[in-house]
Amino acid sequence: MRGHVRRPDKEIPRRGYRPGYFSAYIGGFHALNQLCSPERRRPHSHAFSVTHGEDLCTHHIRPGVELSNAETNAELRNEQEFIDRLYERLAELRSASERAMSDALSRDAGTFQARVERDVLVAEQSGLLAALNSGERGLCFGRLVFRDGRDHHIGRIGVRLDDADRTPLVVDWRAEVARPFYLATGHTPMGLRRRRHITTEDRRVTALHDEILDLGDPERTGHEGTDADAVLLASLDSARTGRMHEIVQTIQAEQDRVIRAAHRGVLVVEGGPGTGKTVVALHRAAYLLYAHREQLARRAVLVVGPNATFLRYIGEVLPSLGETGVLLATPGELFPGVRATGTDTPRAAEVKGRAAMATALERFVLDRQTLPDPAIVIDHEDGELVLDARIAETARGRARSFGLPHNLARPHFTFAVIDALTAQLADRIGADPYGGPNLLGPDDLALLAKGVADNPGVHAAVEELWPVLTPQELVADFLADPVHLPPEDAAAVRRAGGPWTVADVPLLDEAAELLGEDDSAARARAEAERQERVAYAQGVLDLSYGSRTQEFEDRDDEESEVLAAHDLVDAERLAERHEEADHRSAAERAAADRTWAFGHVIVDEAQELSAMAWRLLMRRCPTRSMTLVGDPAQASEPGACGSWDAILGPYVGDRRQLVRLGVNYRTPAQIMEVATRVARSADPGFEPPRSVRATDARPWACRADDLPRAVAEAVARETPDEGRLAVIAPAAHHAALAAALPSASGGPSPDLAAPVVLLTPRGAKGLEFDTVIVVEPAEFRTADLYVSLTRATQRLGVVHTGALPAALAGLPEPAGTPAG
Ligand SMILES: Nc1ncnc2c1ncn2[C@@H]1O[C@H](COP(=O)(O)OP(=O)(O)OP(=O)(O)O)[C@@H](O)[C@H]1O
Repeated sequence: MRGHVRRPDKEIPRRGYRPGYFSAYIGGFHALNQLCSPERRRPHSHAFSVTHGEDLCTHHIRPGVELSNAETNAELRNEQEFIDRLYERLAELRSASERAMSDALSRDAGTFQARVERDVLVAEQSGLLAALNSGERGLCFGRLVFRDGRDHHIGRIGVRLDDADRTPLVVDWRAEVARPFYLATGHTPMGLRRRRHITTEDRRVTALHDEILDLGDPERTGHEGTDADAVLLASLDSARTGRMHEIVQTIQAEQDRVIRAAHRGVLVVEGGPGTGKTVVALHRAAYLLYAHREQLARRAVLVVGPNATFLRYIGEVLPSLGETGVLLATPGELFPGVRATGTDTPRAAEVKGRAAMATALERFVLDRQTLPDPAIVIDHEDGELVLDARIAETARGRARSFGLPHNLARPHFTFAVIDALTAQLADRIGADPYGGPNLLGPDDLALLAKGVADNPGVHAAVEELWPVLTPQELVADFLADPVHLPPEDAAAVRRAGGPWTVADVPLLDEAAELLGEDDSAARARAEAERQERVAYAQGVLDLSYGSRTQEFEDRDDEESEVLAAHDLVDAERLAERHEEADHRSAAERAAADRTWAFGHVIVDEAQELSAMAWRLLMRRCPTRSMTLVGDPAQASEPGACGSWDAILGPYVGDRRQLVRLGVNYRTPAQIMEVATRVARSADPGFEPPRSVRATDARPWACRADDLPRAVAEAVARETPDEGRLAVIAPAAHHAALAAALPSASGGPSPDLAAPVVLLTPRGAKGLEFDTVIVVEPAEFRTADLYVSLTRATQRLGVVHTGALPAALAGLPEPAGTPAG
């Protein structure tokens, strides 16, 4: 049975807590105050008690003017009227944008210039529409009333009126003026008189929570009595949907500092499970795209996550914040044109991940620059040409001296060979029988050289001695015969054919770097096209300026044309933008371009990547503008780099900023205690993050003879009325479990929105569910077990046939019915 907490106009389901909702919130204000900053003490205005075990802290309230229900409701009505007006304005903006889009699409685009004009307009309007559409849900969630009289509503996107001053109706949460919403405290009010949380469902205002920050202000709204942290708690306690959602209404102070940290350099965000690393990293991407739009919209932001299921899980967060200029990719997707569908043994993955592979591949490339033995004899119209080891060695030395990648150095080898063979020919046919200087003049020599250069036999010989290689060919050949590795490592990675694996992708990228691509012809073509675009783009400027948009907030709140004509300052830049608009967005183009340099790179589960994977990622981000989030205690991939020093030392030394997040928003305290015992079994000094919540539902363990049947019974018993349940089991048990759980979604790409999902421990990384049932924990590696146990937001059970790991011994039997 679930309890309910009353809220004005709505009931928030309490989902299994004992009576006294706030008593379940560990440490109450103590916890939240600490989690944000020592000085972040939320002010309160009514007597209020928070208990935690023996703790009892009472917050006494300053006397205020008691308000009648009518006055309190009037406050709600005012906000409702504002929200109604806001949605009307959103609808106007959307229609205007749709009209502009369809006008642009129906233009005659028969000429190059017309296509440029159309593409610019369509690209602008589609970005605008995406942002407007994303604003639909929870468009406005806060309000700041400043002591100096300023009064701002805060929203997921900024919206302005169509008046002469373009008055802001709602300020984007990322604008500087919105910052006190996240940071102001009674101690440091940042000029605020009052902070209001506005809760809406669809377009209806359902609750207001006010905090008074100006202690001398006697004015009351009638909504101070409810605790503003209830908004956070309701969000944390709500049923999971199988998709991560944005948290703009409840970002905590320590998270805000990460989100808005300086853009340059490497920021490392470390924290235990559920500390918000992922969600904070995604909000940081949204913030950076807002604060540095000009630069990042063109260079795009890359977010790397551990697997495709995880990317689907987080995939709605940025679009819901109006941001689409982000490429989400797994490490296996970072080599365009290659799909990593194969699997490596843990040992093979570990060997392939070592930095030493780069040296082995480099030597393997040098092996492909060979010397003829015996000499190659080439038929030629003026007599035989003999390409011997001496000529090849001299040519090879010359080509290598340029320090270019293999394929780019090849023309130098070719020229040197042609020179040498031409000289050979000239010596033979131009020799002075009387011993004087060669009789051939420069024109004769040029003619001879042309003949040699045109000889297909010469080209065949060059191809044999210095072949053009593709990364795929090179790595496939290397894996078939892994030379330059110790024999036992070579045996681990040896493979003839078969699909590419995730661990192969950094090898392919390394090979591509070593080989280079001879793209001189393509580059010349691209430059000619660019010149043509620049010439025509000038004519588009006036048109684009005339169609500028004026709706969005920008970061300084004064000039707000984020997507407007001031971006298009000259024809050169417009041509660049057109290049992007021409076919695909920057993120799409980046996805197809191995050499793309991203404006910012965010790596989630960063502790899992190998040294070779880091080499690849660093190449994608030459500016080293990166955010890495991870938790060393959750490292489980073979070949993972381990420490931040090991990861970053080779690239930035110790020039990095490290931030630790210490509060677990996901896992209730009772479950975290169990997970901590597991982590301490491997590392006695392990310190877990502090959970902000507790539940009555005690973790349980159930010994079974018939494992699939026991799991099916547990699932039937524990599946929440709303929300999601995950069964996390070693892969070896999946077939039997899938048969016993016909409605469960499983396999390599499970549907996380299904009520029951069957996952491996690795597949569960980064995800979360209301209820988690861990199967046969004795077969898990410690780090995998720790990760699996910490996926639950409400309830945890363990089903096993054999002995339990010591850390789980002593868990009670499951109660017949869920506690509640
Ligand atoms: N300020 C917040 N307001 C509301 N929800 C939050 C807040 N911070 C974190 N959460 C929620 O807590 C949960 C855990 O967050 P997240 O997945 O980002 O943690 P994590 O540190 O990446 O965890 P893990 O390392 O275990 O994968 C998510 O549901 C997230 O939305």
